[in-house]
Amino acid sequence: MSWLDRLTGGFRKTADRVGENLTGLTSKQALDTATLDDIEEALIASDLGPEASKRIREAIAARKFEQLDERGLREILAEEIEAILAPVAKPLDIYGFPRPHVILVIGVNGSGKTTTIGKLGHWIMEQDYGVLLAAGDTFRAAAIEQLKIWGERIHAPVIAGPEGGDPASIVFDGVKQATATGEDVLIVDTAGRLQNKSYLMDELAKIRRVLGKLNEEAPHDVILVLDATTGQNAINQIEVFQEVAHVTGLVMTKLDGTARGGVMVAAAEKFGLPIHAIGVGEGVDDLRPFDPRAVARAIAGLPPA
Ligand SMILES: Nc1nc2c(ncn2[C@@H]2O[C@H](COP(=O)(O)OP(=O)(O)OP(=O)(O)O)[C@@H](O)[C@H]2O)c(=O)[nH]1
Repeated sequence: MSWLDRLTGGFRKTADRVGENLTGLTSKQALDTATLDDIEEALIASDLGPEASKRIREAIAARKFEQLDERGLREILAEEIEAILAPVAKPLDIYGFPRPHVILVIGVNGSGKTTTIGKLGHWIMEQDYGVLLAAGDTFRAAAIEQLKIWGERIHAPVIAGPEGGDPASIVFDGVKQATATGEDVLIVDTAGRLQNKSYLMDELAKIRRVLGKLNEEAPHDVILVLDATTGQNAINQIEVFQEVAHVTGLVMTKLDGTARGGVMVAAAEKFGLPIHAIGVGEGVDDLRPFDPRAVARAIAGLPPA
């Protein structure tokens, strides 16, 4: 199956939800205010968020229709969703010097952080760059183990310390090791303890301080991993993580088979943070560059263009 087919398949539940919410609207003859209200509500119910839903409603209202047919409405919807997503589609730029390029990966436990690190490492290595993974989530032994398993799977070295160790010191050693062995990119796993905001903030600040001593520009990326299946909760997480860390971009995971993929549109409209990639499964190849047209069409329930 091509990745576009998988993407469309992954968004099927989201598209069904959008379609379900729009059912009945397309049999109407005119785009009166009540119909526009219904469309807006349908989009909100599909997790696109109030801001984006309003914007799409206004865009639809500004268009001239003879009659509202389902395919036409889906096409317009896809165009408007793409207009919201396109400005935030930014591939990760890991190509600058000096090396190593340092990526901090943050997110709550279970969001798919470790899996994303593995998939991201694989994506970078496929471009013939060397990757070192750093087990900065020292809070749980299982997290360290899981990162090691991913390291073996993608054939990337992993630098780790004991459970309860100091994440900043692992990151420091990570930069030194990558510099010595010539790895291009250092990807750092971090603990996602949002319950204790000030602790997390201190931990991230310390990592930054330590990194700054070795390279003023590091970390080059602070990527927040979000689980799309949590819908609106993903939006709340962006808000909170922006308070504790300087988030530079997002990866949205678990878009395969969730009905809540519309939340990507809400996130793009509300925060304008770059979306670097999307996760559509648990395999090494299941991190995909974010293609706004393909995603917009999949959400609207249309075949790839
Ligand atoms: N279907 C699907 N599952 C995913 C995806 N990404 C991660 N998962 C699964 O989600 C679960 C949590 O992923 P982890 O990578 O362990 O999440 P984490 O944020 O590192 O969580 P902790 O290890 O608890 O800190 C695992 O079972 C993954 O296999 C995805 O894109 N699609």
